[in-house]
Amino acid sequence: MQLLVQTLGGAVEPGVRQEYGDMEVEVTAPSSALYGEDGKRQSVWMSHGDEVVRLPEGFEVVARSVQGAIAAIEHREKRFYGLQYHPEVTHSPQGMETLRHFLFDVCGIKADWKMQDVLDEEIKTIKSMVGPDEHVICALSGGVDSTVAATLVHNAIGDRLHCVFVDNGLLRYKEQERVMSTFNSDLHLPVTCIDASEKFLSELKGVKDPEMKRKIIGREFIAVFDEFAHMLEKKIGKRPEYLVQGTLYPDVIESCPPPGSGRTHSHTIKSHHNVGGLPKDMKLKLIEPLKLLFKDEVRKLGSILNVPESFLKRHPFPGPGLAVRVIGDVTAGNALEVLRQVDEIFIQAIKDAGLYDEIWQAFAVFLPVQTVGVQGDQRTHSHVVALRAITSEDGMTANCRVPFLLKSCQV
Ligand SMILES: Nc1ncnc2c1ncn2[C@@H]1O[C@H](COP(=O)(O)OP(=O)(O)OP(=O)(O)O)[C@@H](O)[C@H]1O
Repeated sequence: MQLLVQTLGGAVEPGVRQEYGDMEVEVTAPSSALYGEDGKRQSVWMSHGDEVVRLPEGFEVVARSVQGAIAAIEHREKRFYGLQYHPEVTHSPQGMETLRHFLFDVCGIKADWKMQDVLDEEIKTIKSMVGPDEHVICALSGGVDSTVAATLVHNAIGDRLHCVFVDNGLLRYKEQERVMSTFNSDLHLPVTCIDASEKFLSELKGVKDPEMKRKIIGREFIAVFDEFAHMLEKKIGKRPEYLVQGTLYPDVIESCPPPGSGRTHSHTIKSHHNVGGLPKDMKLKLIEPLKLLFKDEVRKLGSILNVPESFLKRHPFPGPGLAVRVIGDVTAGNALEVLRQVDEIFIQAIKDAGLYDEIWQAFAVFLPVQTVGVQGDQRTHSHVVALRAITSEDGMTANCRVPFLLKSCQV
């Protein structure tokens, strides 16, 4: 909406009433094609600091927030529409209805998009991209995304796909053993495990800035994949040219604009190691079949591909692992060890309480402060961790679950 207004001669300014999160909006022009017969007052998800203060010629206000900010506009004759809020997220309960009105009533398109078509299209693209005797590496983390991506690419090129799982020293308690044994028992794809923990941890020594950590981790991952390509070249006589990653659309959105691009229209939330953290001189060419999908869509695609539930239901775990869950230097003291144990106890308690599938993601964070406590009869002055658990549909918006309701979480 802001781009539309700015481009067509209206004005957008830093807002006096910045609106974030749940907000009620009042539909002031109920005859608008955007809302049809839908409720005059609806709850929506806002996330804006700037606001529209003057409309371009021919536009009218269709909805306002209860605070008075312009929330929806239209130009009836030209059929231009703009929304200030996010109709696409589940926190805007009637948002899908509004999008339906726009797509079907205003644009006149048909609802014929199917997940199976995405699969067919991606398999076709990969087959045409990768020559008949070329080999491909897949970076497999044990998470939903890379497992679905690997299965999809395996469908397209079969045994010319070579999966690699990297132990970067930042994994959770017994993660390497657990992931490798589930790959063997449930996935039936050959996976090579490379232990690069020493290198990752020595590169991260003394680094406190999370962006810097992500860039180092992105660079080190690629170095391991290059080394793996070299190993394969010696074994099969041909160097793999492509790297499959389970990159999702939110990774791309949050990493934009690409670092160093000089573009300023959107903020970099964080440089995902697999997008904004990639080195500039990377040789491997990327295959990212899930790049335009959200997590809930990837789970649907995974079930079409018969990926086992044990993978599809896993909580997301970031590639940079515990490095981004330790605030500060990840190599200092016993931060990683403490965090591993806390995470294990927390996740186990969530499982014991039967809440694992209901919660979208749960994790512990190691804070760079110490506090006073009592253990036995003695004073302690020790680490503090934060526990967080959220529910979400697609990872774009979330609600916080209160973890201390867990009865069995005893340390
Ligand atoms: N330990 C790892 N070994 C090999 N590749 C990895 C590893 N961690 C991450 N990757 C690669 O980086 C990509 C992005 O990682 P990210 O953590 O965002 O997602 P994910 O691990 O695939 O899935 P999820 O978010 O569901 O845990 C992965 O899809 C995978 O291709």
